[in-house]
Amino acid sequence: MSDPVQPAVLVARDDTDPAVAVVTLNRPAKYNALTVELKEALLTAVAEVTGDESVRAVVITGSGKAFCVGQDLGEHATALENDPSTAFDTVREHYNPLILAITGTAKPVIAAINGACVGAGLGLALAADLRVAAEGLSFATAFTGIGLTADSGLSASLAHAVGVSRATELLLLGEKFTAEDARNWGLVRDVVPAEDVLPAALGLARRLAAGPTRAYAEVKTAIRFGAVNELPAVLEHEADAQARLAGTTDHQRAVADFLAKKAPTFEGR
Ligand SMILES: CC(C)(COP(=O)(O)OP(=O)(O)OC[C@H]1O[C@@H](n2cnc3c(N)ncnc32)[C@H](O)[C@@H]1OP(=O)(O)O)[C@@H](O)C(=O)NCCC(=O)NCCSC(=O)/C=C1/CC=CC=CO1
Repeated sequence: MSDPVQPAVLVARDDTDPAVAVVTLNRPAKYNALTVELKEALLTAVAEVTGDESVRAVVITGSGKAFCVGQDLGEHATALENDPSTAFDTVREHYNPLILAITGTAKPVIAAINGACVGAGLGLALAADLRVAAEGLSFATAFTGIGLTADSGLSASLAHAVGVSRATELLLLGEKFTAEDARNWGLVRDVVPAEDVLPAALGLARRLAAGPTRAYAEVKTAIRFGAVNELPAVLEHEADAQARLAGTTDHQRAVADFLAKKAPTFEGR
């Protein structure tokens, strides 16, 4: 159970740049383990900020010492006791929509990984576009440790991030790995002291929020498209995307600014 006076998820705007939204998983005493309440609140929060036109970048983080340690195993044990045949309905009902909402948004999403990042928590982090992690934190897939296979998109996202060989090793053995390992493997962009994780993520988010929002949306779609399609189709997709961006103010003005030897400014349209 969450603390009754504390919402399971907090949604806020950055003080410096209101185009940056911050979504915080808020069950610190349980390392932000995912209950149904938290998963539903997180989906609502993600839908709210990604559906808001004034938001141009999103940061997802955890309160307290952890980012997220995956499924709440107390709640899962109760579900198993009640009916093992429905205990995993939450994968389709909650995890899949959450991962699709985070990966599917046109807005850049940054995971500010402030502490332990395990199981479906790792799936959430990998659903984001960029990751900043705290020095010394532990990552783990953890699924096989409790007799499970991967969910929350990790079968694909981990393999895309670190390659099939390492993803297989991480999923089969379930061993912990460090933030420094994650950076060396290209899984996170920056590793910083814990107190600097949110500021670093906000810095990235502000930079992206001041950028060419429509170009970012095309980049995100193109990366997803490129991961599962043959080169001729990828090239066609890219050509269509560039043609769509031709009509944007951001592109036209940035070209004019370049020729006038001025720094570009973007409005996201
Ligand atoms: C290695 C750990 C992540 C951290 O260890 P440590 O720093 O020693 O901290 P702890 O004392 O263990 O934990 C602090 C408190 O948080 C509670 N907690 C931690 N993880 C969970 C959890 N997953 N569920 C519920 N509660 C959790 C812990 O009990 C402590 O609270 P109390 O002091 O009040 O007891 C370590 O915590 C760890 O290994 N955690 C388990 C990681 C795990 O296996 N996660 C689940 C993976 S499976 C998944 O994510 C997805 C699904 C999908 C759908 C259905 C079913 C299952 O899985």
